[in-house]
Amino acid sequence: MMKMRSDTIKKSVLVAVGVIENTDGEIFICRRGASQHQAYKWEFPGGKVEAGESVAQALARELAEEIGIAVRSCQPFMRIEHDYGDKQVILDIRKVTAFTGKPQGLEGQPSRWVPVTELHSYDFPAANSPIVDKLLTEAGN
Ligand SMILES: Nc1nc2c([nH]c(=O)n2[C@H]2C[C@H](O)[C@@H](COP(=O)(O)OP(=O)(O)OP(=O)(O)O)O2)c(=O)[nH]1
Ligand SMILES: [Mg+2]
Repeated sequence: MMKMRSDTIKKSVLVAVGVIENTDGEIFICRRGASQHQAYKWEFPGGKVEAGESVAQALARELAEEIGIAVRSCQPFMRIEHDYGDKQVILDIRKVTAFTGKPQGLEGQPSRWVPVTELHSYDFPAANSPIVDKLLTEAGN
């Protein structure tokens, strides 16, 4: 088998990410744990797409597992490719516009509803900047 430098080809991880909005125009965010990649950063809940899953299926599974909601409706929002150096990710972000259940951090992670205009005061992973920008633009800011 041909050998190549480990940094020549990096395998990307596909991640399903949910921007969950309530009727007050607030967004639900969670804080990542100590042992996770991008530890302690705030995030939009979601996780890796597993083999055989669609992005929508992965998002529904992750949001049920992590915050206990059932997604009823979601739409594509944006897609972001980002190289962290130690890890390369493709974020497939969906806007969750209808769900049942009350979102809460089921894995012990801190979580909260935040007005769109306050998202910039949270420390998100670097890949997330375009998400926050687009939400602000949509909200007319
Ligand atoms: N969920 C989520 N992940 C993000 C965001 N921004 C960002 O760069 N990421 C990155 C961090 C991680 O490298 C990756 C998410 O993968 P993860 O490891 O948390 O996936 P997972 O929930 O399946 O967790 P695990 O089973 O591996 O513990 O995407 C975001 O807003 N939300
Ligand atoms: Mg996750």
